[in-house]
Parts: sequence; C-alpha cells; structure tokens
Amino acid sequence: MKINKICCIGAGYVGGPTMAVIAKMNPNIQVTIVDINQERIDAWNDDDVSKLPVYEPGLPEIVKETRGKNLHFSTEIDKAIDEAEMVFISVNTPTKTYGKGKGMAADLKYVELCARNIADVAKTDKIVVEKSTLPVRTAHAIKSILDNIGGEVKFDILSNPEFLAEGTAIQDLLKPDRVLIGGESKEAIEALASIYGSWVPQDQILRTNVWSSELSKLTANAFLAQRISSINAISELCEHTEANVSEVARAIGMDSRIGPKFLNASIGFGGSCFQKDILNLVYIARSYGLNEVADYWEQVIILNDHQKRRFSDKLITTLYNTVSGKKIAMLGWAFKKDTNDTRESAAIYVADHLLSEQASIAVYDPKVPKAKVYADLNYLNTRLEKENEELVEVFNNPYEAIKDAHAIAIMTEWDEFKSYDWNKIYNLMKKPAFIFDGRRLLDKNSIEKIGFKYFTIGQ
Ligand SMILES: NC(=O)c1ccc[n+]([C@@H]2O[C@H](COP(=O)([O-])OP(=O)(O)OC[C@H]3O[C@@H](n4cnc5c(N)ncnc54)[C@H](O)[C@@H]3O)[C@@H](O)[C@H]2O)c1
Ligand SMILES: O=c1ccn([C@@H]2O[C@H](COP(=O)(O)OP(=O)(O)O[C@H]3O[C@H](CO)[C@@H](O)[C@H](O)[C@H]3O)[C@@H](O)[C@H]2O)c(=O)[nH]1
Repeated sequence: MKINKICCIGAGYVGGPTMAVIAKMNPNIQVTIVDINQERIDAWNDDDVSKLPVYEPGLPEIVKETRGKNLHFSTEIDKAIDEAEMVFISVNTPTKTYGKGKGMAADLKYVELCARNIADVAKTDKIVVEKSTLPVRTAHAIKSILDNIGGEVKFDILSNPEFLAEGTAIQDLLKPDRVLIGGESKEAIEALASIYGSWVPQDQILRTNVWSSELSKLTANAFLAQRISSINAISELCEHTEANVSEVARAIGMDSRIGPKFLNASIGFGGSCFQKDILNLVYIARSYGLNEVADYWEQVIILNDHQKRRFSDKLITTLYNTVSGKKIAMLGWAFKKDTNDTRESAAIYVADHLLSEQASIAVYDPKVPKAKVYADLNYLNTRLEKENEELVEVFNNPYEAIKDAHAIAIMTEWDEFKSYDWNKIYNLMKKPAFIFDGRRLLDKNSIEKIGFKYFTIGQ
C-alpha cells in the first residue's frame, strides 16, 4: 500500500520533530500536522524559524527545508484527516488529575477525542498510528471507537511508539536505535515500515504484536529511569563515604553488561515522560493485582522525589539552616539542556521548596521564557500567584541573576554555564559564596580555588 498523504494530530515535542524528519526523508509524501492550539500552529508557521514552539537543535533547518513543500502546519483537522491515508495520533497523555486513577493512570481523553474525530470524518480506509505513549491494550479501545462510529470505513491500528529524547530529537530520529511497529495487519505494518525504510535500515525496524509494542515503550522508560534512580541512590551513599559517584559510575559502566550511558547522578530526572510512564506502569500492574511488580517500579519515583528534596534540604542546612530573605540564583529551569521544555523539571520542585522557606529566587535559563517559570510555579498551587511574582524574578542575563546572591543552584546542564567568568561571579555574590551543583557540571578544584564553597551531588 502506497502512502501519499499523512496527517499527524498533535503539533508538540513529538509530532513536530518526528513529522519534520519523515517529510524530509520522504519528499513524495505530503505531511500535515494539525493541532487545536492555534497559537502553536502559528508559531510553527512563523517565517522566523527561531520562533518555533519547540526548541530542538537541527529542527529549524529541517522545517525551513520542508515547510510549504511537503510539510504543513494547520488547524484544519477534519480536512487533513479526510485527505490522509495514514493518521498519526501524537497528542499528550498526561497523568490523570481527577477521578479513578488520579495521580497515576494516563489520561486518555485527548486520544479518545482523536479517535472519535477520525471516525466522524473518515470516508476512506485509514491506517491509524498510535505515536503517543499509551497504556498496554489502548489500541483495543481505539479500534472499538473507530469500528463503532466509522461506518463502512476500514481502520487498521498500529502502535509506533517514539523513543526520541528532547535536546537530541533530530539525531535520535535520523539515527534511531530501532523503530518499533506493532500491529495485526501485515499490509499496514509494511506501509509504515516503508516510510521509515527511506532512511532506517530494515533490520532496525522491529515488527511485533500491538501489545508488545505498547508495553515496550513503558518498559524502556522504566528501565532508563531506573538507572538514574539507581545511580542517584548511590550518590547519596557516596556523600557519606568519601566515594565519588563519577568514579563509581565509570568503574561500573566499563562492565559491558552494565554499559556507560545514563549513569549521570543528578538532581533527579524530570521531563514529561519518565514519571508519567512509570506511574502508568505501576497503575496497570496494580490493576492486575500485581502488587510486588507495582511496588518495585514505584520505588524509582520515590527515590527520584527524595533526590530532589534532599538537594534543597542540603542547600537550606548549609546556608545556616535558613534561606528566609536570602537570594538564591537558579541557573537553568528546563528539565535538561538543549530544550525549552520544563515539564516536571526538578528546578520547579526545588524552587517551590525554597520559596516555602521564604527564599527569594532569581532564575536564568537560556531558552525558557519568563512567563513559563511563573506558570510552572503557579500550577503547583502552593501559594498565591501574587506571592510567586513577589518572590521570584526571571532574568535574561545570568550575571544579573547572580548579583548579590547568597547561593547559586545549578539546575540544568546547559553548556554555556561552564564557560562563565566564575571569578567575576564570585565577586558579584555575597560571602561566603555557595554553589550547589545539581548537575556535577563545574570542576570542583578550580571553583574552590576561586573561593566558592562548592557542593555537588555524590561527592
Ligand atoms: N516529549 C517527548 O520527548 C516524548 C517522546 C516520546 C513519546 N512521547 C509521547 O508522545 C505524546 C505527545 O507528547 P508531546 O511531548 O509531543 O506532547 P505536547 O503536549 O508537546 O503536544 C501534544 C499536542 O497535542 C495537541 N492536542 C491535544 N488534543 C488534541 C486534539 N484532540 N486534536 C488536535 N490536537 C490535540 C495539543 O494541543 C498539543 O499541542 C505523549 O503521549 C508522550 O508521552 C513524548
Ligand atoms: O544519566 C542521566 C540521564 C538523564 N538524566 C535526566 O533524566 C531526565 C530525562 O532525560 P532524557 O531521557 O535524556 O530525556 P527525555 O526527553 O525525557 O527522554 C526520555 O523520555 C522520552 C519520552 O518517552 C523517551 O522517548 C526517551 O527515549 C527517554 O530517554 C532529564 O531530567 C535528565 O537530566 C539524568 O539525571 N541522568
């Protein structure tokens, strides 16, 4: 089956980059990304590609190359669905904030709305591709909606989870470790495989049943996050034993069975996926009565929350047990470098804790706008919006953020932080000048030589 037109519902961190790469690698396929959010679509269509709603190295170049040729951004959802032979669902699936499964299960209302929309609009057969991360057995629900509303039209459902990481999305998409396609219809699977086949070697395109594909995505994230919680657990032990977590990580990472990647001790993992997907896994396990399985994975989250909390506790105790009225400069607000995404960023929780201790916070992040910082804090509902505005200031210049600060907290591993003039920074700060490095970014010896009191994770 030859695909000429693709529609992708959801112009977010996954839909945007993924479809841009598919369009670049398949110039004969017309790709339309649709979204209900007009502002987001307008930003994707902005002539100035530095204003795209997703900051991702390499993305502006690809959008510039393909947009208006075979890549289109639109809010005309029905039209794009109607015209396409293949429809990707790439909408958000956040943790539920209400009702049954609140705080644990994935909220599938946006996915269901997409399925209903497709069923209402479709006049010709369609392949529907789950690109969103979904609980195992969701394809069953989507199929049921499509078949019950969609009349005579035939729908094939595929699961095609996305494994890109933000900040490296374009490289991850151009050179994926694997592409995973789960489905029943061989014809539909091969139609999607041939799209990826334009640039991904066939032996890296895995074909599985739908349920394995859905569950593999949750499992991959659980394993990745588990590695971070494992090394973070060891980082706390290092701090009590004079072991150095980097040395331990290097030593264990050279065991080829363990491997060197994803062993950076940190302030705790953030991002929109790890916590949400593990909570979802825990919820699913519990719903089958598998309490030991659920408890095992839940510990990954418990440890991650502990890691964030103990970082802010350490800062407070070191600052003579009070941060009330003290200025803490936070370098970085994004959940990792090279992205403007702040979802579940550790910075939000550390700031919230420090604010509850009456600190005043000065934030600098190279890519996160001021409004986002306030929105993230207000979303927690810990205090009045007015109070957040009074206690938090967001700067465009790191040196201004740091001026007269009692302490710096490094929250994101942006490369530019390493090249700052740390002598100048020392002179700008109140003394003793403290640095709490949540990313193990700076060189302890040279920083201490300047005169800073330096604390980092796992050392
Ligand atoms: N962000 C990542 O790095 C990443 C990586 C792999 C997988 N995923 C998964 O991909 C999915 C999407 O994640 P994201 O980060 O791109 O989310 P996102 O919030 O950035 O984007 C989702 C978009 O979908 C739109 N949308 C919601 N309902 C809609 C509807 N009914 N019709 C049209 N548009 C609608 C929203 O307006 C939003 O722009 C999630 O399931 C996530 O778990 C994310
Ligand atoms: O050794 C490490 C590696 C990562 N992190 C932190 O972990 C979080 C997540 O990082 P990363 O996994 O690189 O970014 P994500 O964009 O969240 O990507 C993850 O989540 C995506 C969404 O499901 C998956 O597609 C990706 O494969 C998976 O890596 C960030 O806060 C990182 O700072 C660490 O603390 N130590």
